[in-house]
Amino acid sequence: MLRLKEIEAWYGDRIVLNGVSLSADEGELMRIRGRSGSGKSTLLRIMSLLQKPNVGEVEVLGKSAWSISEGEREELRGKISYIPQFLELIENLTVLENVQLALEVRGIENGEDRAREALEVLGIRGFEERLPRELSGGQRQRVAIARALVSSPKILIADEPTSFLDDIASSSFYRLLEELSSSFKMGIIVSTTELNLPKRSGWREMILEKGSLREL
Ligand SMILES: Nc1ncnc2c1ncn2[C@@H]1O[C@H](COP(=O)(O)OP(=O)(O)OP(=O)(O)O)[C@@H](O)[C@H]1O
Repeated sequence: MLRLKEIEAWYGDRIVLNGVSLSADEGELMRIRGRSGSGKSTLLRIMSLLQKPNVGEVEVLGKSAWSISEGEREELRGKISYIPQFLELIENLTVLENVQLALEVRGIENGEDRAREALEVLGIRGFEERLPRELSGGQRQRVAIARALVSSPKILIADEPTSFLDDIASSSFYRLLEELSSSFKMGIIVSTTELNLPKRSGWREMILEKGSLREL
């Protein structure tokens, strides 16, 4: 589903990723731990094809993503949903409109039914007409996931999705991801700064340290 080969990334003279290789299978659940500033967001943006690595190869669904045309790359990007660390809901659109927009930008018209269904899957029925500021942090998170899911991606990548959640909410959030992954055969990759979390069954646990990624 996703392969990284000897990825290097740097900003100016600061090397952030230094030879990261990884192979994630279809439908795999993966959690990447790393301290703040270790390069998790850089790695996740590279996986989502939002950032080109300085060195190395990114292969998504069998295609080498930076050796193909921009049009083909755009098509690949359409199969990956990325949820950034700071949720970017559009504040003057309703919850429903926020989710529908994800379909519209992909050229899918009249996506209201699909958007409502995605909100229902995420357990936020009844909030469709609210504005994002009228939601709790956890509810905003769910809207962001609904928006990421509505386009039926093969891969969902979420940057520190549990950073605003308490332990109970965080654990039900992981259960939700597990259900979504098995219902939709979707690979999921999340990052966290919590280095000492207990391992979670069904998840491949990795740690990003000093520019290298290794299995825990
Ligand atoms: N656009 C940029 N220009 C310059 N330096 C950057 C840029 N983006 C990230 N960095 C630097 O690269 C390093 C890794 O940043 P990154 O955001 O990938 O880490 P992170 O592990 O996601 O951190 P956090 O958990 O705090 O979000 C940091 O030292 C950061 O300051």
